[in-house]
Amino acid sequence: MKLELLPSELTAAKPILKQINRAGFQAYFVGGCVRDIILGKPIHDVDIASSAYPEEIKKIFKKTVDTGIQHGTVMVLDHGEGYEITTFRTESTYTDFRRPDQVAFVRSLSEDLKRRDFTINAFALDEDGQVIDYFDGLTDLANRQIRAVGLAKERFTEDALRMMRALRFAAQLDFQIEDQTLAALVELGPNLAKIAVERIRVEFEKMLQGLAAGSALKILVEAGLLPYLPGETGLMTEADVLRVANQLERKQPQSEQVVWALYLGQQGFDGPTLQSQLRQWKLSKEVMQTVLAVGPLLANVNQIDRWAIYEHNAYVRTLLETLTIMGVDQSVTERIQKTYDSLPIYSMKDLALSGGDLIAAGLAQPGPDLGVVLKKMEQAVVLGQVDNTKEALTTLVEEQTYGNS
Ligand SMILES: Nc1ccn([C@@H]2O[C@H](COP(=O)(O)OP(=O)(O)OP(=O)(O)O)[C@@H](O)[C@H]2O)c(=O)n1
Ligand SMILES: [Mg+2]
Repeated sequence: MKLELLPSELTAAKPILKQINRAGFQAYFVGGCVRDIILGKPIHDVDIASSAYPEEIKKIFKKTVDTGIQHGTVMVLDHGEGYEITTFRTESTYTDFRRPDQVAFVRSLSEDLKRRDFTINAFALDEDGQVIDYFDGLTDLANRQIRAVGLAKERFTEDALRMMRALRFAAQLDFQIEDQTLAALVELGPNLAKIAVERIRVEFEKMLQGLAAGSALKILVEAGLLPYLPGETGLMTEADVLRVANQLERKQPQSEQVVWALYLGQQGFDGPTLQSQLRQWKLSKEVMQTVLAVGPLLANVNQIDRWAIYEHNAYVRTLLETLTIMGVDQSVTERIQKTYDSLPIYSMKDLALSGGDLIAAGLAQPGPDLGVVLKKMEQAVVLGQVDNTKEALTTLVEEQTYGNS
């Protein structure tokens, strides 16, 4: 297969391949970018593989940075762009089913490609746009399937994360997982327990944001992988996860917050349990905060009144998107949106009468009382009992202070 039209990212990087070729070495585009071009999808990163060793690459180019020299990767700087060039390699020593702790550089492209995870990720593309496909990846693309390069058991033993990657690509591309690859995944699933949480999380999030997330999540459950994911074993039942799977199919959550609100937030865990689950997945502070705020509302939609919407207004987008994916009645989300839009203030800072104003007017003393007065004003304004104007608020506080109602 020859690609006539390359996306601009690759056209811009072509001179790099040419320069390496002219110096007497081979160089190819490899990995996900070739797969995505063939599929006509936008590409994320341009990876280049070469027969040249890192020291040789550094002699060919003026500006380079050692970004991962021990793995054979050098970054070449060209017209303000950085291109990672990795020497062809095989991975020699594997301990603990994680990534290898040693790599061996080789001069042969096929040696490099055959240690890659899936046939659709094992293409190479030369400077003329010729696709090199040693493992029938083009057939797998046409048949829409994820198939390991060579023996799936070997690929998954080299790096157990690849099992999550299989599910992630199946979800993103809406592909099936080929039988032998799936069988190996079922057999070696327990090795996932040895993989760093952060690496699993990245693949899991991409999977749940994929088009066919629901099908992939079902396969994950059927393959018996659930106990080997981060989080406390047994807290999330298969039924809980399958419910999420049904909600998610073809929905593609737009943010990580929504992913986690759906996956963990809606399960009705109490606060400390939810927090502990979020921690075990090593989520960012931002995601944790959002899910902790939104979770209790998802578990009880009737509880989402005007005050709750005000208090959680920073999370309303996540709340609405999550509820929509959960399939709650449209009248509920419409009501929340309307209420949110109609809020007279979005925080205490928006009150027309500030703490400073209250003190200056002699209506409150600095200290805890001031907080109480501000809270009363906030509630009255949010619930529409008083206008958010200096005059109306002054009257409200005076009435309450002097008790003349
Ligand atoms: N555990 C892994 C990770 C990566 N790879 C190889 O390294 C390439 C680049 O890896 P990565 O960027 O993680 O994946 P992509 O396939 O490029 O997917 P994405 O588009 O999400 O970056 C993959 O295509 C694959 O050939 C692999 O064999 N095994
Ligand atoms: Mg990539």
